[in-house]
Amino acid sequence: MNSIREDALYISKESIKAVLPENAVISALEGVEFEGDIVLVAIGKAAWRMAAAAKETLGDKISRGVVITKYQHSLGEIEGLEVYEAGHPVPDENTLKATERAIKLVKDLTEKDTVLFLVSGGGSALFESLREGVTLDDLMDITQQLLKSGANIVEINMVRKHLSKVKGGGFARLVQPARVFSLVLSDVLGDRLDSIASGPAYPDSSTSEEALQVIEKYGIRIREELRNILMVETPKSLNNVETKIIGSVSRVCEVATEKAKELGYNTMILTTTLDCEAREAGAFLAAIARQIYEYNTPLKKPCAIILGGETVVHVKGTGKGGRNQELALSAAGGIKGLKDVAILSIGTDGTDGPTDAAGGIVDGTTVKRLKEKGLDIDAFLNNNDAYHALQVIGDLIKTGPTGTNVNDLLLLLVR
Ligand SMILES: Nc1ncnc2c1ncn2[C@@H]1O[C@H](COP(=O)(O)OP(=O)(O)O)[C@@H](O)[C@H]1O
Ligand SMILES: O=C(O)[C@@H](CO)OP(=O)(O)O
Ligand SMILES: [Mg+2]
Repeated sequence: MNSIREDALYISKESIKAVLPENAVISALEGVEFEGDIVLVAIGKAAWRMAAAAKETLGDKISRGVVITKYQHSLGEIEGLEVYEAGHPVPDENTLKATERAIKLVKDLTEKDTVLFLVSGGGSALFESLREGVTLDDLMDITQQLLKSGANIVEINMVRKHLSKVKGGGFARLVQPARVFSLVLSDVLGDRLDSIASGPAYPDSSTSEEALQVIEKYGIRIREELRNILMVETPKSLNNVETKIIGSVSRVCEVATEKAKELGYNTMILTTTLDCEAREAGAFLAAIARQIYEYNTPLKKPCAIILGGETVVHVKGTGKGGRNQELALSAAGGIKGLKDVAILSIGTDGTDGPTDAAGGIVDGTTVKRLKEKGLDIDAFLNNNDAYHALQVIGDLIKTGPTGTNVNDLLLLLVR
């Protein structure tokens, strides 16, 4: 019989494999009629796989295109398309250059033509053309501050949209009079289309006022001049876009349920919209684990509790980690000594925070194994250094970039 850790790792691996975007792109394009030129623009961490699938389906009907993904996320050349890599989560020079190229390709299209726009999370950092008066240094600095502030992605993107020419519907406006046919892989809770990759081809529901409120709420330092630039509104309606969501965290949770059932676990999807502080989620999951362990409720053992979402971290320390690693490490204390309990937390994109790990997996022996090395969980948590704690004891999960991006998957297994 496999260990409980092996089961958890198996379920997460198979679930992520099932939500790779190829099949979803192919079936979304089935039966769609395109009249004139098709220009492909793919952005985000899943851009390469989405573009390759579209190219396979439509072949030469795609006249040209640009793929912009994160460093190490391209799997090579795609015939007839230009493939670029750029900075994420903080944009860089290559972000601007590649976006410039995409804009050039969609200029001068007619109302008969279509931009096939393939969108996945990560697009905010990878696709950018700045408003007059905003510099790349401004954007890098503001992005860095926002990422550490504890602001959620919807809030972060309200600010990014109001500094940009392509976010918040701006790209669709640039493409006019051509139409935009957009396939979206969602990595935002509630599948908010104007937040995923900052919605370049979706009417923006956020306002300048709200962007400024985010700046105030989280104490983000910006140049005075930028306040006026933020006050220019994004498009609130667009008449040239059609959008389909082709994957989300709900789907990965459903697959995890199927896989866990196959292994004999009773299952429950507890939520697909987890959005609290990572370490609170970890402590809470540990409490549920103890409940099941002691009282066999709310599910009977063997059981798998499945969650999806995206927690936040107020990064105050100087250590290395990500929200999934921090969540896992903070859960370890609460399940100390329990046999056959495992808690796993993983980013489906394969990278958690600025690290080479996808997440972490802990069990009832994690605390003991750390103690044997003379290490104390709290010290690591206080320094936001979950990576190094989990690394020493082999509790990191490393997958490499997966080619998809549908938020985070959490598993609690008890048997
Ligand atoms: N040392 C750290 N410990 C925990 N979380 C961190 C640390 N450094 C950065 N983070 C978190 O990682 C987030 C970025 O993670 P990333 O996996 O790139 O996000 P996404 O998958 O949503 O693009 C930041 O918003 C920040 O909250
Ligand atoms: O691009 C973005 O705005 C977000 C959400 O879609 O993705 P990520 O958190 O992966 O950077
Ligand atoms: Mg995210």
